[in-house]
Amino acid sequence: MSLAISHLARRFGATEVLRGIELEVPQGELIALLGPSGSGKTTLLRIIAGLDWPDAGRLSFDGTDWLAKSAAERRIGFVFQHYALFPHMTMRDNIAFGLTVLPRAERPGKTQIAAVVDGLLQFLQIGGLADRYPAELSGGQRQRVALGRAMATQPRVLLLDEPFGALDAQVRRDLRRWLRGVHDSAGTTTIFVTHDQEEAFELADRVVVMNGGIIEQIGHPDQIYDHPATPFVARFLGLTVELPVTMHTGRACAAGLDLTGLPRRAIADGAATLFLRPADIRPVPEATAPFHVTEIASTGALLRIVAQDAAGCRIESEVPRRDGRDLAVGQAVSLRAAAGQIFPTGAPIGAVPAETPYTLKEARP
Ligand SMILES: Nc1ncnc2c1ncn2[C@@H]1O[C@H](COP(=O)(O)OP(=O)(O)OP(=O)(O)O)[C@@H](O)[C@H]1O
Repeated sequence: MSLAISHLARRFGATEVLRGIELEVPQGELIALLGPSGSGKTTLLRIIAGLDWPDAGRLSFDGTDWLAKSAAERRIGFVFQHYALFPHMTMRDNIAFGLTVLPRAERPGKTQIAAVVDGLLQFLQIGGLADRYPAELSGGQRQRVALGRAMATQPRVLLLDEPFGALDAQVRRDLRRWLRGVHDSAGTTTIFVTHDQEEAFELADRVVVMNGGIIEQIGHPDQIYDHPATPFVARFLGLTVELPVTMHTGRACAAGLDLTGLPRRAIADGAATLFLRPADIRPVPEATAPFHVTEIASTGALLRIVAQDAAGCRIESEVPRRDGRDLAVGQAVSLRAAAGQIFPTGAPIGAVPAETPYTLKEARP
């Protein structure tokens, strides 16, 4: 059973918010939609939920056309950043709510509802909160209950839109691990929207990087982190140092840079751009090197070191404090790259969406 999205497009007025989205999410996967503000993550989630419809494309679940089904028929669980729990209801009643409003034919009896809610309270480790009201809970506790409420109707897909966005860093980290455990035990298919890289990488089986209404890259977190597919993904994932290099037989060369640690790349000879993370650059003292250290600042465990050449090219690196002890301002250094990504110069900033034969989907329930 899987969720399949193809050629999906959505525009608001003249703005194309989704442009040819292709995505398949197999049963039981936890997938994160990661991207900057305005990249179309929420719009995509709302279309999957049945709260909005695309102008073109297809959306199906297990072979069934979901664009011909209402939100209720799709059986989706949704958790928002600010989930409006009913303030006048206890947590137990909030979780039960979705079951109590099911059509009569599908609605379980009172005893059955109570059993489902008890089961969820235990499963989600929030049994102690059952008789409290939303005002008596912390933000993190409320979001646990919100997830319980979304799960009560046994949704086929759980959609979470920045559910931990309003919480502080430590609570977010705790909830992330808790959510991963809940997802694994429940076996639901989960789609999680975030603009927080760390959250996406820690939680997800696969990360979908979005930008300007297209998918730039889909992959396992390690794959995306180590091999960003486009200059946009590289920048977004912290490869913020961009240097012109010359390719020769798959090797990148540039004056003052030691790039022998980088694997060969299948890139044609000629001009290219090397993208590096500051933490993957080591300044190495070398009397004849063209770079000179111009700044050293401590950020605690790390030293932030800026080196510059005669042409004014300024490169920032981050070095563990103990590795930077022998460096001083004014010293000549070469710069050794431990990892990096190379794109031919002039490569598009982001992925170019394939030409898609958009067909306007008429069927709306
Ligand atoms: N109902 C609407 N009418 C007009 N424009 C809209 C509407 N909904 C979304 N947009 C626009 O679509 C674009 C994508 O919005 P969307 O909320 O999907 O992005 P996002 O990646 O989820 O961003 P964020 O992380 O800020 O929530 C934005 O430019 C937004 O202004």
